[in-house]
This record gives sequence, C-alpha cells and structure tokens, in this order.
Amino acid sequence: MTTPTTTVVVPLKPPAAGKSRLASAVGALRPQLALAFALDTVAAARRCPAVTRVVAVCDDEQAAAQLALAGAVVVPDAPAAGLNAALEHGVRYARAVLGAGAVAAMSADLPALRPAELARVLGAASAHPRAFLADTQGVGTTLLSAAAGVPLLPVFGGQSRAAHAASGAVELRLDDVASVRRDVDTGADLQVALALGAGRHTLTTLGLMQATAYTYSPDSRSGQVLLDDGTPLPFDSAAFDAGGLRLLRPGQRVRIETEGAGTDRRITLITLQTF
Ligand SMILES: Nc1nc2c(ncn2[C@@H]2O[C@H](COP(=O)(O)OP(=O)(O)OP(=O)(O)O)[C@@H](O)[C@H]2O)c(=O)[nH]1
Ligand SMILES: C=C(OP(=O)(O)O)C(=O)O
Repeated sequence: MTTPTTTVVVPLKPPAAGKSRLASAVGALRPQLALAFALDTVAAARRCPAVTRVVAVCDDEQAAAQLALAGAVVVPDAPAAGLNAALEHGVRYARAVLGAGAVAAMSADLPALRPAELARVLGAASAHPRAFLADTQGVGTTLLSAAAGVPLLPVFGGQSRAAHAASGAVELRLDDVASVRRDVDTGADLQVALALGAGRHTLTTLGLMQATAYTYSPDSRSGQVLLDDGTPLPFDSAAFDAGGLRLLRPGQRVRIETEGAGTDRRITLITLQTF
C-alpha cells in the first residue's frame, strides 16, 4: 500500500506564451493545448497514490482557476524569474505554508502521465536525498525530487539531465515509466503522447475523443457512440459511412466532429485516428 508522502510542484507559464515549439504543429490551438497538458498532468498527479497534493505555480488567472478546479493548490509565480525560480518558490510555499516534507518538481507538459508510473518514480526517488528522471530524449529532466528538509536545487532548462547529475542528484534508471518521461514540446512529441494515451483535456482540445463503445442499428441507419466520459453521442449513417466507424473498436480513438449542443448535439463526421 503506497503512502502518499510527496508534494508535487508543477510550473505553468501563462498558456498564451507557452509551448512556442509546438506552434508549427498545432497553430492556434497552442495556448489551449499548453493549458490542457497541464490540466491532464495535474489530474493524473492527483490520482497518484504517492502524491499528497499538487502545487501549481502559475501567474495566469484563467489557467489558475482551471488548475484549482483540477485539484491543485495554485500560487502566483511571484519571482517571475524563470522556471527554476518558480519551482523554488512553489517548494518554499509548500514547505512553509502547507507543511510539505518530500517534494518533486515536475514539468506540467506530461499529457499522457499515468498515476501508477508516477508512483513508481516517486517510490524510487524516496530512497535518495535528491533524484531526477531524464526526459524521453535523455537530454532534459521531467521530474526532480528532494526528501524532507533537503533543498530542491533545480537546474531545469536545456541539458538539464547532465546539470542535475552534476548537482549531486541521483538519476533514476527506470524502464517502465514512459509517461513520466514524455514531455511535449513538439508535434512529434505530441504524436508519441497520443499513442501512449493522452488525458481527456488534451484529447478534447484536439477534437479527439476516446470512444469506449458504440451501437449501430442498420435498419434505422443510426446509432450512438459512447465517449469515455460516458457521454452518448447519436450519429446517423452519413457520419458512420463518412468516417469508417464500422472499423471502430472499443477504445479506438476517433476524431469526432459534431454540431449543435446539449441534447441537440449530433455527430457529423467520425474519422478513425491511427497513431
Ligand atoms: N511558472 C513558470 N513556469 C514555467 C516557466 N518557464 C517554463 N515554465 C513551465 O515549465 C515547464 C517546462 O517548460 P517548457 O517545456 O520550456 O515549456 P514552454 O516554455 O511553454 O515551451 P517553449 O515555449 O517551447 O520553450 C512547462 O510546464 C512550462 O509551462 C516560468 O518562467 N514560470
Ligand atoms: C525545461 C526543460 O525541458 P524543455 O526542454 O521542455 O524546456 C528541461 O528538460 O529541463
């Protein structure tokens, strides 16, 4: 039974200014995706049995409100002096005001984050005063931990894997924690995160929804797609035929285009997404 002992601190730049490397791949969706990644990251961290609380350091009012709804304790980025200063500020607040002990600074752009994988990382980290997890490329860092009473000493940015190792933090060598290493900076990173299984905020922002089941009545040439949040969306044969729904398997991700709202919302196109 995992005991929740770690306070996770996630930093979020105002989404309007965030994820600039993603712009060429997603265009105008960039700010919404920057926020969606953070909301999926916070939601997964909150479901992690090793995490006592999540503190988000963010200066953007609208983003802060949504991060709070996702269950984070949000503090303004008072230093406004970059990522590492924001993380130090979040840890100071967590320890001085919330009585936090062990902390872990984690990037807020891990949309595929799995609570069980985060628990494995934090479990391994708890054996060291300071520890870190390298990102997928093996160049940066997605998580840096510090035991109770130990300074975090973050040196995120650029070649931070080497910098954190040089600072004395122990690198966590874990093979089965891909979702904790997969930060999303570019379109290629996003495709990998989607293939790992991104969270609902990211999928919805991209117009992708995970259909868990569907029914189709050939005689009435209509049916329903059941989304993973339990929403049943009716569709007619036009959407079925146009999007190849007949190939849909439960759990298959589809791009669903709809029109109308509430009970009038109808699917107009269903396209299978292959990742
Ligand atoms: N609060 C706060 N968060 C930051 C700051 N700089 C980066 N971050 C966050 O730290 C995490 C990792 O940073 P990046 O991957 O460089 O994110 P980014 O700056 O939005 O991406 P690029 O614009 O492509 O560099 C993301 O969650 C950012 O939102 C900062 O100055 N303050
Ligand atoms: C800030 C970091 O990541 P990124 O490359 O996404 O900026 C980092 O890896 O330290």
